Amino acid sequence: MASHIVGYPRMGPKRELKFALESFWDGKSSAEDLQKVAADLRSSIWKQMANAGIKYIPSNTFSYYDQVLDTTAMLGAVPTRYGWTGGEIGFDTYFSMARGNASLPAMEMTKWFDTNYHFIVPELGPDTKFSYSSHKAVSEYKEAKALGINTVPVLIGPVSYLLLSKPAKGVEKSFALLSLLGKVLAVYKEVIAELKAAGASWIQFDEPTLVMDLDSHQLQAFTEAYSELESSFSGLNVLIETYFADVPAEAYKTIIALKGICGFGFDLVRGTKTLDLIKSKGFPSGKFLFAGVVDGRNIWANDLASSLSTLESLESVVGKDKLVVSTSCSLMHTAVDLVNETKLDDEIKSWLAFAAQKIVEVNALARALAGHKDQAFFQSNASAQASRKSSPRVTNQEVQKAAAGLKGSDHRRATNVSARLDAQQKKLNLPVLPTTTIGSFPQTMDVRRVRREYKAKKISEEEYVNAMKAEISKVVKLQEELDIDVLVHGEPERNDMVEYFGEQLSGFAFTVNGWVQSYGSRCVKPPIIFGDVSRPKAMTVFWSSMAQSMTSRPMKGMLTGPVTILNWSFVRNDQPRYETCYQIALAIKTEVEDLEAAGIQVIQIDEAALREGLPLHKSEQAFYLDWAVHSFRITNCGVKDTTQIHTHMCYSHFNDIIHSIIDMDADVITIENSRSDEKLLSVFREGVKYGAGIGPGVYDIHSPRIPSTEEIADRINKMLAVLETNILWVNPDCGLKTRKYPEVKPALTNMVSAAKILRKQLASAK
Ligand SMILES: Nc1nc2c(c(=O)[nH]1)N[C@@H](CNc1ccc(C(=O)N[C@@H](CCC(=O)N[C@@H](CCC(=O)N[C@@H](CCC(=O)O)C(=O)O)C(=O)O)C(=O)O)cc1)CN2
Ligand code: MET
Ligand SMILES: [Zn+2]
Repeated sequence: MASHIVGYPRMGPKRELKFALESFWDGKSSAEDLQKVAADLRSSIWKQMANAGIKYIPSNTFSYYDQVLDTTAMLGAVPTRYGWTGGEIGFDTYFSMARGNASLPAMEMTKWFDTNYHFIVPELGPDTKFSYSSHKAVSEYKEAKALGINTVPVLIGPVSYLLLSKPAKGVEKSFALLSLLGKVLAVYKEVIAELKAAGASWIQFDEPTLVMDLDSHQLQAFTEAYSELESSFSGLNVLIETYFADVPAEAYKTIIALKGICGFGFDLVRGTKTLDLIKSKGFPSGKFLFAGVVDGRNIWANDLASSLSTLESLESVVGKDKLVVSTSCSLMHTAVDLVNETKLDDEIKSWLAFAAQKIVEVNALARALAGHKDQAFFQSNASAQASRKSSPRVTNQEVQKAAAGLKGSDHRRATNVSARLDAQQKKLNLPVLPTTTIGSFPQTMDVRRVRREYKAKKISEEEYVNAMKAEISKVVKLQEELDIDVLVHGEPERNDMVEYFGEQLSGFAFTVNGWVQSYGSRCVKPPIIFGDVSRPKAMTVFWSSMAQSMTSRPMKGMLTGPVTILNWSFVRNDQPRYETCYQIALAIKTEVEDLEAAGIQVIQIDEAALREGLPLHKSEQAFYLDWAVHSFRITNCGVKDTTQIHTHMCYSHFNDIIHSIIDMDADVITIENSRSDEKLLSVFREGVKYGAGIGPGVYDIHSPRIPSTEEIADRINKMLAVLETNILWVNPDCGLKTRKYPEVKPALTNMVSAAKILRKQLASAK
C-alpha cells in the first residue's frame, strides 16, 4: 500500500523564501543567495517526505512566485511587452511578469479556485508563440535524484492551463483558448521526453478544472489532449490529479476512459460525491486510485479511523494493490509545521496537523492498510478526536441558543435603502461624488515595529497606545489636508483584517508560524476557529472613537464581516460552515451596536472574501449566497436609519452574483473595479437596477503606479454614464496597506482633484 503527497508548501517553516525573495527584490542579496535558500528548502522537504516513508514524493511544486506562471515560463508564453527574446527564462523576465517593473505593470493576478491563493493569469492569443523555455521541472527532478530521491514531477495539465488563461489585450474576447491546445502539447511532449530521459517513472498532471461545471466541448479537450500525449507516455506512469471539489459524473466518465493514464487522484474531503461515483460507476481495472483523504485545506488532525474505513471500502472497488493514500490537494493551502507552535496549549495542539504532520498521517494510513497499523499512533489519534468532541472549550450553550434562535427570520432593516440614504444625508451632508478610502493606510516599518515590540512585551501598553494614536492622528490630518469627505483611521493596530478580529473573539486560536502563501511573497496567518464564537468585549470602539474625536468629518468604523472572517480562517469541520458564520455574525452585530452607541455614524463591514467562498459547483451556489448574505444582514439589521452601513468587496468577478450583492442591503458598497472596469459596469449597462450608494474603485492599489487626475476623471465619467449621479462614490479599489506614502499621497491628491472637477462639471450642467 503506497502513500502520495499532491504538493507541499514552499515558503518554508519560518517563511524563509519570503524573506529571501524580498531581500533579492530590494537588491540586498544576490540571485545566488536566493537560489541557495530555495534549494535548501526543496531538499529539506524531499528528505522529510522520504524519511516519513512517502512513496510518491512530488517535485516541481516549489515556485519562486506561482506555479501557473512557472507553466507560462515553461511554455515560453511571455507577453511580448516584457521584451523577452528567447532562451531560458531568467529572474528578470519572470519577476517582471509577476510584479511588473519600472516601466511595465504586472500581469493580472486572480484567485486560485476557491482558495486565498492567487495565480498569474496567462495571456494568450492566436499569435502566441510557444517554445520550451524553462527546464525547471527537469532540473528539480534531477536535483532530488542527486539526493537519492526519485520524485514524481508535477506539471499543471495542458487543458487546465488553457482554461485558466485569458485572451490577451487586443484579442477578441471570444477567442477560443482551447484552439491553442496543439501548440501547447508540442511543448509538453518535449518536457515529458526530457523527464523520461532523466529517469522519471511517474509524472503528475494537475487538472483541477475537472471539478468545474465544464461543457462537453471542454471535456472533449481532455480526451484530445491525453490521446495526443499517449505515445509520449510509453514507459511512463501518468497520474491525473484533481482537487477542491466533486468531479462531476460526466468529467469522471471522460477521464477514466482515457488510455495511457495509470492513475487518478481525487479530493475525497471536499468531494464526497466522487466517492459515491467511484463506488457506483466503478473504476477502471488495473489503474491506481490516489485517494485524497487527508485534508490539504485545513489544520485538523485526520480522523484516522474514519479515513481507514473509507479506504477499506475502496479496496474492494479498485483492488488492494492499486489504492494509494494521498492528500486531498496540495498541502500549500495549510500551515507548515506544528512543531514551531510554541504558544498553543497541548490540548488544542493534539487536535491539529499541519503539512509536516499530515505527511505522517498519510503514511500511517498506508501502513495500516498494508497490515502494519501503528496501534499507538491510531490510539492517540482516537483520543484526540474524542477530546475535541467532548471538550467544554468547544461548546458555548448561550451562543448555540442565540444562533439557533436566528432561524426563520431573514433579518432586514425596516426602512428601504433610498429613504435611509435621505435620512443619512441630512446628518452627513456630503457633497455629490463623496470621496473616501477603503480603510488601511500604509503599514510603515515603524508601525510594524511598534506592533511587534508590543506583542513581544518590549514596550508598555501606554507606549503602544501613544504610538498608535500618533499614527492615527497623522492619517486623519493627511485626509483632512487632502479634503477627503469620509475618513478612516488607517488600521495601524491591525496585523491583518481577519487575524486581528480572530485574536479578540472567543472560540479562536492563533498560531505563531501558521503562515499560508496568499500571493508571491505575501502570506496570511489564518486564525483557527475551534469552538463556538463569541465576543467577550468591544474590539474596535476604543480606536474608532479616538479617531472620531480627532476630526469633525465622519469617521468610518471599520469591521471585517462574518463571511470574510469565516472564509479566511481555518474553520471547524464538526459543524456546517453556515452555523459558524451565524455565530460570527452575532459577535460582529454586538460590535456594530457598540460603535453606533459610541456615536460612529458610518460603519464599514468588509466582505472582501464573499465572492471567493462561492462554491465551485453552480448547484451549490444559491444555498451559500443565501446564508452568506443573511449573515451579513444579521450584523447590521438593527441600526438606526441614520447610521450608514458600508461594505467593501475585492475582485470584480461578481456580475453573476449581483442580485445577492443587492440583497445584502448595505447603504454603500465600494468594489474593486479598475483592473476590469468594463466588466463591472456592464452589469448596470444591462439594466440591473441599483439604488444604493456605490463606489467602484477608480484606481488600482496593487501597483505602485500613480494614476493621473485625467485618467481618474475619465473613469468617473464612464461610471456616470451608467450610474445615477447621486449614488456614486469616489474611492480607490482596496485598502492601501501594501503601498508606500510617496505613492499614496499623490494618488489620493489626484483622486480628490478628479472628483472636484466632475462636481464642477455636474453643477454647471444643471
Ligand atoms: N487574510 C487576508 N487575506 C487576503 C487579504 C488580506 O488582507 N488578508 N488581502 C488580499 C490579498 N492578500 C494579501 C495577503 C497578505 C498580505 C500581507 O501584507 N501579508 C503580510 C503579513 C501580514 C501580517 O500579518 N503581518 C504581521 C506580522 C508581520 C511579521 O511577520 N513580522 C515579523 C517581522 C517582519 C516584518 O515586520 O515585516 C515578526 O514579527 O517577526 C504584522 O504586520 O503585524 C506579509 O506577507 O508580509 C497582503 C495581501 C486577499 N486575501
Ligand atoms: N478595510 C480593509 C483594508 O483597507 C479592506 C481590505 S479588503 C482585502 O485594508
Ligand atoms: Zn479589498
